[in-house]
Amino acid sequence: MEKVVLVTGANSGIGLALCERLLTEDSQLLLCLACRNMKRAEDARSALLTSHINAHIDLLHLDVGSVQSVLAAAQELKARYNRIDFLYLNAGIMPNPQVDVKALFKGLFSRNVINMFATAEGLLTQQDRLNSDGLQEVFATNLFGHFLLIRELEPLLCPGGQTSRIVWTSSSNARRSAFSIEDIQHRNGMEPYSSSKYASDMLSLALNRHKNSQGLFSSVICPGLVMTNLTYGILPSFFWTLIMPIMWLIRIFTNTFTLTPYNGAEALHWLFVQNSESLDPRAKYHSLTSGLGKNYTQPQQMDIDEQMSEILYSKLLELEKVVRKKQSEGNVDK
Ligand SMILES: NC(=O)C1=CN([C@@H]2O[C@H](COP(=O)(O)OP(=O)(O)OC[C@H]3O[C@@H](n4cnc5c(N)ncnc54)[C@H](OP(=O)(O)O)[C@@H]3O)[C@@H](O)[C@H]2O)C=CC1
Ligand SMILES: CC(C)CCC[C@@H](C)[C@H]1CC[C@H]2C3=C(CC[C@]12C)[C@@]1(C)CCC(=O)C[C@@H]1CC3
Repeated sequence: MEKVVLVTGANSGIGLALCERLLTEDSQLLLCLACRNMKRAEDARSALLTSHINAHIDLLHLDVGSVQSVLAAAQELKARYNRIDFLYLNAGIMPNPQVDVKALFKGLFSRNVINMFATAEGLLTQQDRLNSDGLQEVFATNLFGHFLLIRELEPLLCPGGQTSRIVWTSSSNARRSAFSIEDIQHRNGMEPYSSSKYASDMLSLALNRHKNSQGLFSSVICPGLVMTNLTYGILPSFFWTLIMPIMWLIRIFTNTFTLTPYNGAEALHWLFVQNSESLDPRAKYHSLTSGLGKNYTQPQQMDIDEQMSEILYSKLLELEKVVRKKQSEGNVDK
């Protein structure tokens, strides 16, 4: 039986590279590209079909940052498929990023330099805003939209005793200190990206606790530092061109500079070929590239408080009720 795989944010960067790698791994795959921009989705589909002529590739309109779009996309998926084997939750944003140049130069001459390059700790802030659902945009896109999608797709995930898998594209930038359980949307702070990624790590753990017995398994990965639209948005393009040789040089000394989307998708691909029984719910699976360019995946234990992950899960369920109520009231008003 062919596997049904859905990838969010599949039209560029790591998501697109993952699709390419999955089709190379399994040509029988039924791959669904879930994207917010259908023109870009079409282009991605055409690009994939040039190297995989007979591939079965579906498109789905999905804006994970919009409650209404997530609900409509889930309805469409339930009409199209009777199960989903792999749900790759990869779409993500980092709006209005700011690099603290002073901290960068200070870090360059400190003993923390390797960690700084691997995690961007203390270097990056973002400016977030409210979306049309009244939610913080980064939280809504990187976490809550995906949570709602999982909730909606429960009937397609592990039906009839089969197992299904969820894989989150998290980040080394996920940091406990950026997250507050009192402010899960990160309304008051300058690190919404870091907060949303830490929340996805916690949610994955909570999902495993609640859903493993039903055959649903969740994992998180970190792709390393990859040159994509997201990273190109952090610094002006001339700066990237200028420092690119330095980036390739740094790569010799740190295995976290995976740099290409193909390399960054290593852990996502690796998880596709693993058995669910071998997975560690507390591990984050890192895509790494050696100085000689060899790709490999390494699990690292996450710094997560079980109790806090449980509270986050309850808060997300509460918020789900609120947005569903708002949505149904909105539909009645129309
Ligand atoms: N690049 C890196 O170094 C790292 C990236 N990551 C994570 O990897 C993931 C992929 O990012 P990356 O490939 O780097 O960057 P890209 O910007 O290339 O890819 C992001 C993808 O997400 C899609 N997307 C964004 N917002 C939405 C939305 N509201 N609804 C649906 N799709 C959306 C984008 O679509 P569109 O083209 O329409 O914008 C795009 O396809 C993200 O979750 C990111 O946080 C994690 C660690 C490091
Ligand atoms: C060569 C240097 C003089 C300049 C590069 C410094 C920074 C721009 C980068 C150092 C660590 C990077 C990093 C990310 C973005 C670019 C850096 C801050 C990410 C935050 C990108 C998105 C992620 O999810 C994690 C990355 C961690 C490392």
